[in-house]
Amino acid sequence: MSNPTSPNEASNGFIPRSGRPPWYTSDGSSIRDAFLIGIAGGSASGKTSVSNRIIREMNVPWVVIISMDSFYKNLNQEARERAARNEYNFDHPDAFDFDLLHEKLSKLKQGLIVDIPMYDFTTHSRLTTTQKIYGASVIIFEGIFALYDKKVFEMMDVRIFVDTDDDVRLARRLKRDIASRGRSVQSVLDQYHKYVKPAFDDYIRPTLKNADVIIPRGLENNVAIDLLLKMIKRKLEENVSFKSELAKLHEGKHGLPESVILLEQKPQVVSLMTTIRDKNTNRDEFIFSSDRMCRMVVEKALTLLKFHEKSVITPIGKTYHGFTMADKICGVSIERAGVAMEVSLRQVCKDIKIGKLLIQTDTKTGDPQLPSDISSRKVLLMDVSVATGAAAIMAIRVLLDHFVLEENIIFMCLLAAPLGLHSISYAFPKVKIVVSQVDQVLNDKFYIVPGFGNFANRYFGTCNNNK
Ligand SMILES: Nc1ncnc2c1ncn2[C@@H]1O[C@H](COP(=O)(O)OP(=O)(O)O)[C@@H](O)[C@H]1O
Ligand SMILES: Nc1ccn([C@@H]2O[C@H](COP(=O)(O)O)[C@@H](O)[C@H]2O)c(=O)n1
Repeated sequence: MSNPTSPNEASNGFIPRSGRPPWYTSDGSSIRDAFLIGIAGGSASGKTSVSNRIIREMNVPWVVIISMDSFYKNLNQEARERAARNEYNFDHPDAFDFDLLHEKLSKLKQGLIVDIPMYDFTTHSRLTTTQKIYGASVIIFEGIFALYDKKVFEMMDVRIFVDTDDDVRLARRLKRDIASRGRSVQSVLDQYHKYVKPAFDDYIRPTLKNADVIIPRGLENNVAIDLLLKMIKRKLEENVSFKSELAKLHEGKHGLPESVILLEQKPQVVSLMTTIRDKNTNRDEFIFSSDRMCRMVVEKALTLLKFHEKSVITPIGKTYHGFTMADKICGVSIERAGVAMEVSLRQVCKDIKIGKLLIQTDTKTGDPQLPSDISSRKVLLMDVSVATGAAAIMAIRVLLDHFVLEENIIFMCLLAAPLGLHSISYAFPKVKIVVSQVDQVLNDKFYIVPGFGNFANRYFGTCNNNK
């Protein structure tokens, strides 16, 4: 397992755990790989469309689609000129960098962070920017040669071939390549007859034998797609069932993990939380009470930091022996609701640097905006609530990938369910969690009960039904 190196690594022997595998089994002994689905088929057969449908229907966190296009070899000037004259065969296996593909998929399968190249069909070259992907729990890999290379397809948990007639594919390709890949009718037809069709017959169609499931006609074949979805769901349940893993983690656990610091339930705390939870609280009051509550959580989190002695001279010329904060700190909010906590953090820690993380549950995680020196700081990570703990775990993984030490992370939130707290502390026992209140129940939809509804909507006024 190779890790990206950190600037600290050589100097102080610290080896960063860069990207931990997505999930741990309930006894903590073995680590689960991500679930890899491969989708092959001819050009314009509907691979991307089927991938998107799977994502929509699956409803599990952190599914990513990786396209084979990202692994086209980077062409030199001479090859690019040939490509422009339609004299380069993009449908031959040699056009792809299978070693790079294997390396990236293996890392993703282990839950590691990867940089995926991005491809531009109009210039036939890779963009200078790459896309960062953080440990997904399900990876869909689609491309004409997805089931071609043994090392690659043997890694897959499900192998699919989308089998669509040649004439349908050509018609779709004409439309698509003219609309979005900068091609003319003539160039599409020339390329199709010269390279696309022969390569499909010689190299791509034969990979059908490596498939577990064949989907004739692609997306329009509802029967096949439904069967496929059922099969994937079943396999997922056996393999990376995120929800049941979490449930198992929580089984038989009483009380809160040691890493959790629950605010003392004084009337002051309870009354603020009562206002926040009340569906009849208007937006002004909601913001006011939330900001106050967040400040109390921040103040509690600051008690976990290091202070050193400092003496000052008072205005009447006397010496006072006190303390000043020793730790360098920064904040990181998990969008969207965590951003609401930034106001309070700034009120308590003047001029603090604050980064942002967008954790999405159904697609790629956005590029984080983090302070450049974050690895040398203690990080106050903010989100208003923890239900399953999934977003917090993902956010912590991103911080570790940026070489923040686990023990330097303090997670702050207003409301949490024990399941989520146990999950976070199980995955990252050194992360301290400061929380105002804990609700015991998570319902079937993984909402906290009684909860406080959609905090971000209520705080930012983005939904007027106050839910
Ligand atoms: N069942 C379908 N009916 C009509 N158009 C489709 C269908 N499936 C895909 N397409 C269209 O055909 C084109 C190619 O589909 P896509 O899923 O991108 O194929 P691939 O990824 O295999 O190249 C796209 O423009 C898509 O919108
Ligand atoms: N510079 C390039 C690279 C690839 N192609 C064509 O793309 C097809 C694969 O993409 P799909 O989305 O259709 O699977 C492949 O058939 C290549 O001919 C290209 O035209 N230019």
